[in-house]
Parts: sequence; structure tokens; C-alpha cells
Amino acid sequence: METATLMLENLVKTFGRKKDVQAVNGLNLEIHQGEFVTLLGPSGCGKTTTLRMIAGFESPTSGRILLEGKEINEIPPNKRPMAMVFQNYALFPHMSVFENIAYGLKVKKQPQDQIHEKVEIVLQLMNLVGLGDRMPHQLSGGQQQRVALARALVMQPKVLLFDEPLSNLDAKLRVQMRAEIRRLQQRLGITTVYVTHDQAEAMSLADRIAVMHDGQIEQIGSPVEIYEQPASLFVADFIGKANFIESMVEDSSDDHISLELFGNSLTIPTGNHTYAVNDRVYLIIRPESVHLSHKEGAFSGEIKQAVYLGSTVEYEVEICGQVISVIIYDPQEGDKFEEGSRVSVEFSANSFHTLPRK
Ligand SMILES: Nc1ncnc2c1ncn2[C@@H]1O[C@H](COP(=O)(O)OP(=O)(O)OP(=O)(O)O)[C@@H](O)[C@H]1O
Repeated sequence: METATLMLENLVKTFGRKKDVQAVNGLNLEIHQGEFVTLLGPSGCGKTTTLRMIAGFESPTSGRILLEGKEINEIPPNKRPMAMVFQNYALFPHMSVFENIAYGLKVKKQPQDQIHEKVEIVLQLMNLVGLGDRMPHQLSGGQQQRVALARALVMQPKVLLFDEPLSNLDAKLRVQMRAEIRRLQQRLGITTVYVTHDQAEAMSLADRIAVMHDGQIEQIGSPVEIYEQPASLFVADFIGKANFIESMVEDSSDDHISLELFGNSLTIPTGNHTYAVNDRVYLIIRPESVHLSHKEGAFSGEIKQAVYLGSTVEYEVEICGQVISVIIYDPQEGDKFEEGSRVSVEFSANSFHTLPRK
């Protein structure tokens, strides 16, 4: 069996004199050798606190952190074989790029020639050759972040930690840097934990995404699993857009259920759930799985709102009193509909997903 490099067991962190802020609330996570895991969730869900506990900057109120099977709760941050890259780069302003990168090795009293060799390797790796003598303020934001990453990599950590490292960069550079981080991580194979509240960043980087909510992991899985099989309403709503249609089970067999959808009967696979007749469910469908046309179709709706965004058009369509979001990618002439017009609506086969409704 593959052993986890990093294991978080029932991790709890409370803040405040009365211990009344539950930042992390019984969190369990296993991260394997070489794996890239992102912690994704809304502001305040406990992502940064979790990362800071892994790094050793915060000590857990209870629970255990294990690295390669050994508990490291009591080991100070500078003794953990980990390196962290921060949102604000945290470079020393009075040191050159070279000195910034060399700093950690100097503190560890490594021989001068080895420090030189190692710094040169990461300067090359991070496309920073020729910039070693510059001061941080003479670099662009993207270059500063590369120096911060070089400074982390030069320590040859077993675990690399990122705290929203791209938030201060403009949108284009962010996309470029995230591709660079992914390439680098794959090439070096370093176990990585990456905190972000940006879904696209989490989806494009991670082997697995841990979606956090109220100090716990609500679901962990590959980007495809998280998107296509959300385990809760929170995940379905937080990751991408989703339509939630209230319905009730009319018939149930081993692996299929029939339910009512806008006056019609729909039979779909049950997925991971078991349902009985009369159970209340949410039918979940993504906006890109809904199709509009002027042809005769199963359902008829009215366009309430149309927003043209160039590469996509987004519609709000009312069907039987319920408003459904629709996204059309790469819209062609026939995909444009006026507000107030009637359209027929179809749903992609097998694109429905259900969750129990209390
Ligand atoms: N040092 C602290 N003292 C008191 N409360 C704290 C402290 N650090 C974090 N918290 C609280 O713990 C909760 C989780 O914070 P945390 O920074 O981990 O969330 P986050 O998911 O990283 O959010 P964001 O995306 O906004 O950074 C929040 O309610 C926050 O206010």
C-alpha cells in the first residue's frame, strides 16, 4: 500500500481567549508522495490555518501531523523539511536575488561553494539567470514570485507549501505562472500543498482538490470528480455554477430512479446514493449541459436574461416557474436568443446528478 507522505489526523485549531473561533475543526487529510493537493474554499474556511500548522507556524489545539509516518507536532518550522511560498513573496528587500535565495543555506552553514552551485541550479530552473545581482525592487511581480519559489526549492524540501502565491499578479501572469508551477512540480515530484480560493487555479494545478468548509474537508477528489460528482450542495454550488431543481423520487430500482422534471418523467442512474419512493432530491445540472433551440423540444421556456460575453453567452431561462442558468460556449448565430422569446430546452443525456434533499 502506498504510504502517505503527509497525514493530518483530526486536526483542530481554535483561536481567541475563550477558544471560541474554530478555525480548523477535526480535519483529516492524507497526501501521497509527489502529490499536488490544493486546499480550496471560501474566505475564512481555515485553509491558511491548516497550511500554517503543516509548516509549524501554528501549533494544533489537538490532532496530529505526521510526516512519513512520524509525528512532527513539536518540531519547530525551521527543522521541518518543508518550504513555504507566500502571497506577498516575503523577500528580504535589502538583499540581492542571489543572497535571498542563498539565505536558508547560509543559516544551515553549508559550505560556500555548495551554496553557489545550488543557487545557480535554481536560478536556471526558475529562468532567473542573469538576475542574481538585482535587488527585489528591481524585479517585476512575476520575477519576485519566481525568486520566492527558487528560495523555497533551493532547500530541497520534502514538502512544498504555497499560500495563495499568485494573488498579487495580474490575470495573464497568473495563468502563466500556474502552468510554470505545475510543470516544475511534476518535473521535481515534490509533495505539494497549495492554498487558494480560486477555483480555476485549483482545477488546473491539482492532482486532488480538498474542498474546505467551516474548518473541515467537505470533499476530496480529482478536479473531474469534484466537478462531476459533487458530494454536497456546498461543493456543487462552490465549484462552478449549478442549477438545483427540487424533485421527488417516483420510482426506484437497483440502480435507477424515476422522478418528475417540469411535468415529465425522467429516469436516471442513482449514482452514489440509494433512494426510496417519495424521497426528496435535488436534481443538479450544470449550465453548459442545458441546450436551447427554436426546434420542437421536450420543454418550453422563456428567455428572462441574455448576457453576451464574447466566447460565451449566458441565459436565464424560465421553465414552469423555475429559472435555469444556461451557458453556451463558442456561440454560433443559431445560439442567440432575444430576451422575452420562447425557446425549447433540452438537457444532455446522463448529465443529471442527484443529492438528497432534507
Ligand atoms: N491568529 C488568529 N486569531 C484569531 N482568529 C484567527 C487567527 N487566524 C485565523 N483566525 C480565524 O480563523 C478562521 C479561519 O481563518 P483562515 O485564515 O485559516 O481562513 P482562510 O480559509 O485561509 O481564509 P482566507 O481565504 O480569507 O485567507 C477565520 O474565522 C479567521 O478569522
